[in-house]
Amino acid sequence: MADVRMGDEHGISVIDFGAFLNGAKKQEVADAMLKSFQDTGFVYLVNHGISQDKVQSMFDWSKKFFSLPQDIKMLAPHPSSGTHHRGYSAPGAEKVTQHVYDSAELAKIRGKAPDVKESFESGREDDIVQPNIWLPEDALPGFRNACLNFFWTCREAELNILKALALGLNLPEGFLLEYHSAVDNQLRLLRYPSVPVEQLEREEVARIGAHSDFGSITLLLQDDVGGLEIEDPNNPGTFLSASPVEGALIVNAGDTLARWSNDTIRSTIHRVRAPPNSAKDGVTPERYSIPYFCSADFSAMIDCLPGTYSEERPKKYEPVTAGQYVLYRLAQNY
Ligand SMILES: O=C(O)CCC(=O)C(=O)O
Ligand SMILES: [Fe+2]
Repeated sequence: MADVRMGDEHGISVIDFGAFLNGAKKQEVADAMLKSFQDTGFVYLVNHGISQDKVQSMFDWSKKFFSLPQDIKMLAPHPSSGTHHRGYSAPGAEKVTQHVYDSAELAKIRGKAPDVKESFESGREDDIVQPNIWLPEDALPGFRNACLNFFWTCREAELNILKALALGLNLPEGFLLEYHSAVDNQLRLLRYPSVPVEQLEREEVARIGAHSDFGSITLLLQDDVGGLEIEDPNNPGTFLSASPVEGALIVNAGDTLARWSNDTIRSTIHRVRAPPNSAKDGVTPERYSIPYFCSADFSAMIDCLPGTYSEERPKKYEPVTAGQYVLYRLAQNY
């Protein structure tokens, strides 16, 4: 395992995924990746197959989009409904919460520390359940195509990662692909404006509050600013920084996968704060990130995966469809 694992960032393994893609060390990569998911719920993959040019180009489009005047961005408004996740959300529109379902409690949390981020979400173009919401083409020519192309680029990476994950779980390589055939995925462009560090630390504002993701896996690209933190698995309540690693894709497991794996894989709580070493009296730099949320097919029945339960470790969860589960969790965020 030594040479596919290139090191770690605060305990999160950095893995050379190229050795899976070229077939040289498939099982070693799969094992190392699974171990990192079990230990921390996160992994860094380098040589992940998405070219740096494509990544850079998507960040450039994201900057162009968010630089548009507010009234133009509002031509593609994210619906207020909690079940249609497409289009533009202005700063403060979304407040991520963790397992809070009481509406009075939710209102209190939202009022307290709004998430000062803005986002644009898109999916596959033929999704009739959550149709895309685009700007008029002439507002930012080429943007729509860029999002759609990048969506499918990430889809390819997802398939490879799911193959490795299945191998790590000692399942046939294609096992998880069958549950991810509908491509109910979501590409999200995120911009975190600069905010005073002190306000972040006093929790008067949040960038993205502590939460876990809902789906099976999330592919996350971040710029070089930093600020992403994950809860320390060995020390709940404290956070470790998941610093940017050049050229790496972060992959984290979501709640669906944790449940599916009978909690052998962690869905780790994470948040975005000030990057380490920001001056106390200063403001954070703005930050861009691009998560790609992968969901199991909404119709897929999520029952504990073979090998994750036994007589000593019985199934902890009832079977549920991925759709029921994800939509239930998503609806809490708006
Ligand atoms: O911006 C980031 O690095 C994290 C974003 C995130 O956790 C999310 O959108 O669920
Ligand atoms: Fe997240």
